[in-house]
Amino acid sequence: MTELLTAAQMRAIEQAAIASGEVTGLELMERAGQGVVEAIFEEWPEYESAPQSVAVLCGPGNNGGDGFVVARLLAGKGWTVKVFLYGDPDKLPADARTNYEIWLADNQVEELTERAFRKEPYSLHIDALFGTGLSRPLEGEAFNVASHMSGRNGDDYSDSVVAIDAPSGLCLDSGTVLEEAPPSLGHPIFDQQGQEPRGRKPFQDRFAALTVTFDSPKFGHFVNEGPSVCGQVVVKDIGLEQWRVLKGTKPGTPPRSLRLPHSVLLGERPLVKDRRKPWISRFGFVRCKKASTKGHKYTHGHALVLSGGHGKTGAARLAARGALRIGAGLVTVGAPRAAMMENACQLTAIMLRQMDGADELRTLLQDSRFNVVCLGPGLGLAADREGLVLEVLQANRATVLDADALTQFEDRAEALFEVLHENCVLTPHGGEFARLFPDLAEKLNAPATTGPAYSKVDATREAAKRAGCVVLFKGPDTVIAAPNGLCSVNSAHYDRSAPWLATAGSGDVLAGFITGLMARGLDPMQAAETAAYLHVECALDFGPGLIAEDLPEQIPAVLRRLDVLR
Ligand SMILES: NC(=O)C1=CN([C@@H]2O[C@H](COP(=O)(O)OP(=O)(O)OC[C@H]3O[C@@H](n4cnc5c(N)ncnc54)[C@H](OP(=O)(O)O)[C@@H]3O)[C@@H](O)[C@H]2O)[C@@H](O)CC1
Ligand SMILES: [K+]
Repeated sequence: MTELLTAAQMRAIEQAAIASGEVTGLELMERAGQGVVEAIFEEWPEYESAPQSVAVLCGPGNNGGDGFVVARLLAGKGWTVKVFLYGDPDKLPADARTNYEIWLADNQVEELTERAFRKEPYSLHIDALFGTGLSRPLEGEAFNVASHMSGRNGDDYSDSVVAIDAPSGLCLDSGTVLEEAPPSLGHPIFDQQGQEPRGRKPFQDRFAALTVTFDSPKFGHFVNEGPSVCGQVVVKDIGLEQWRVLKGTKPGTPPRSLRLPHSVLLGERPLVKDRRKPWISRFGFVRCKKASTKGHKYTHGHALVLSGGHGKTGAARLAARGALRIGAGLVTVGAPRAAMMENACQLTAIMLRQMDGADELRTLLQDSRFNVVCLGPGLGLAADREGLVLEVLQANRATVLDADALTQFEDRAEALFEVLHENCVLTPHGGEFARLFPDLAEKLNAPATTGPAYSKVDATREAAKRAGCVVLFKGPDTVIAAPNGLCSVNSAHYDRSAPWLATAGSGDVLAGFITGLMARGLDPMQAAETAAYLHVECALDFGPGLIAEDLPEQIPAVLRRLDVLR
């Protein structure tokens, strides 16, 4: 299982380890530096036998301390090493200071200025300015040099930048690049246009080729701008496992300093193959395998997907197809009279029932075999649609609310929250999220001027708590949270990058996948996590050229490959 940590959780784990007396901060710093050097040679194996020139940029904290270790280790391998320090050496924390002095015994340290930095070319640049301790935007020479390295000032060194823990400037909790409060809107480089209506344009420049972090990835590597700026992320073990597991972040055993509930990163391919890993049962895969031995269509539930009106029926059919493919026993599309013919012409394995208005829906739901309802895709925003949503929620079934079922409650979200129950999943994209949770969206879009900044993870957790049900906040960094704070990130970045998944109707299929899994008996969190994960796997297997219709059709091959949900 891959746990995602906040900077505070990482610090608490480190402190627990040091307090145990079994390891010192200096030893951890040495291991961190060794991890960085290892990662460099894994990335550039040709450098092992051909020492290079390197600039190591050290900051005023322990991130800088790691930099001094890297400098020493590379110099020991014959590299030509130039060390720059940003900040007052007298104020370095103890371990960083020790490594600074060790370096200084035989070498020199130059004050970091853009001018000094630009004097010579280097094969590699180590960004050890700031890591988990970043508390405000970069300023002065640190800003100038970081901007210079990442190409924001014209040149672009990012192919040769190795960032320790984070590219400096990136907040590791929120995945946001911290910035000064804007004189107008957004970061200065975007101000010229002055056209951003709210918030600012996200950074898409890559700041580093490689980011080496320790023990566990942090949220910021996977959400918001993190994946754009980090290059690729390598996690190096520095021997903190036992403090993480025993004292750490498992539900039920958090020390006081680790208040956040357990959070995981979905989608580690190698782990999926190992069915003994405990997190797989959290996904429900194990449970489904057992159920399947004596399962048939009636034990895999019956999903009802509500269709929009004439000419707006495709989205519901996509969701229905997704639900059926992922294993719901039966799927019925409920359509208004005017849309019956259109649906009938295009449905075969999926059943069709006429359903006009809330009264007929109530009658339909008297059939208790409908164990899950999905509504929203293509539903429309006519006044009577709200009645359908309320009817379904009052029927107290497992319910997936997407698209128009959410937009319907813009400016009146409280009316929805009152009737939502714990067996619901909301699947908003950014716009729908802002309609239901305008204050949270506002916080999320505000320029991040101090760290740790408010994140998509914070927003989704707050939303789930407020709604009283699971919220799946879509995006390439999908965040899924339950009202009790459990949280997962399904990242479609790095080796799971699938930009072609952003295609019309792909969200409708995702709603269908969740619906199908809930029909099969998975609880809302399990269903949302598993569906989000499989959705990306389908896109990865299919590849570019994908359209939404392809996603459900890819499910059999994905399930076969992963050997799950039999
Ligand atoms: N945890 C672990 O297990 C391990 C951690 N290790 C390493 O330690 C790193 C964390 O170290 P850290 O806590 O000292 O934080 P770091 O990022 O170096 O900076 C803090 C300093 O910067 C300052 N400062 C902040 N923002 C600023 C700005 N914009 N401009 C100017 N100054 C700014 C801040 O000042 P303050 O906010 O207090 O005013 C403070 O002085 C971590 O990323 C990893 O690399 C490994 O060695 C071993 C295992
Ligand atoms: K750094």
